[in-house]
Amino acid sequence: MWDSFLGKRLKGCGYALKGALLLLRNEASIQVQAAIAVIMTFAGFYFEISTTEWMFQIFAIGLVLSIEGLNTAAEEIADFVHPDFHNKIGFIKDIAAGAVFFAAITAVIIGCIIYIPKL
Ligand SMILES: Nc1ncnc2c1ncn2[C@@H]1O[C@H](COP(=O)(O)OP(=O)(O)OP(=O)(O)O)[C@@H](O)[C@H]1O
Repeated sequence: MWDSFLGKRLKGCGYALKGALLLLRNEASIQVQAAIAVIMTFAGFYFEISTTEWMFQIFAIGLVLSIEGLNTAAEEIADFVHPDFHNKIGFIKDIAAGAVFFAAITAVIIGCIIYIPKL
């Protein structure tokens, strides 16, 4: 029983990893966010930010990448169920993008709080 339970969970992790790689390989918005994450990681080492600052920075990076990934999923579903122009599809895509906006603003504010005093 445990074998099949653990096997299923491991398989699930495999699909999730595959999804993360698909996002990184195919989605321009995720690639841009990932590039910013790499730059911010170098900045973190350069400015020798504290453990707490690292935690907030890593949390902000994870938040933006996660919401951006969900936004991509929402766009894909919208295009799949209704490939033609429709006001409702536009609304769905706009609010999904709005969710990314909230995450991005949060990350920018965290970045400003960490780095502005160090400049
Ligand atoms: N099928 C549609 N019906 C109505 N409005 C749409 C539709 N597709 C896109 N839009 C509008 O255009 C905006 C941008 O859509 P979308 O993100 O799919 O385009 P894109 O610029 O090609 O994005 P990406 O480059 O991330 O694929 C949406 O937020 C929405 O306002």
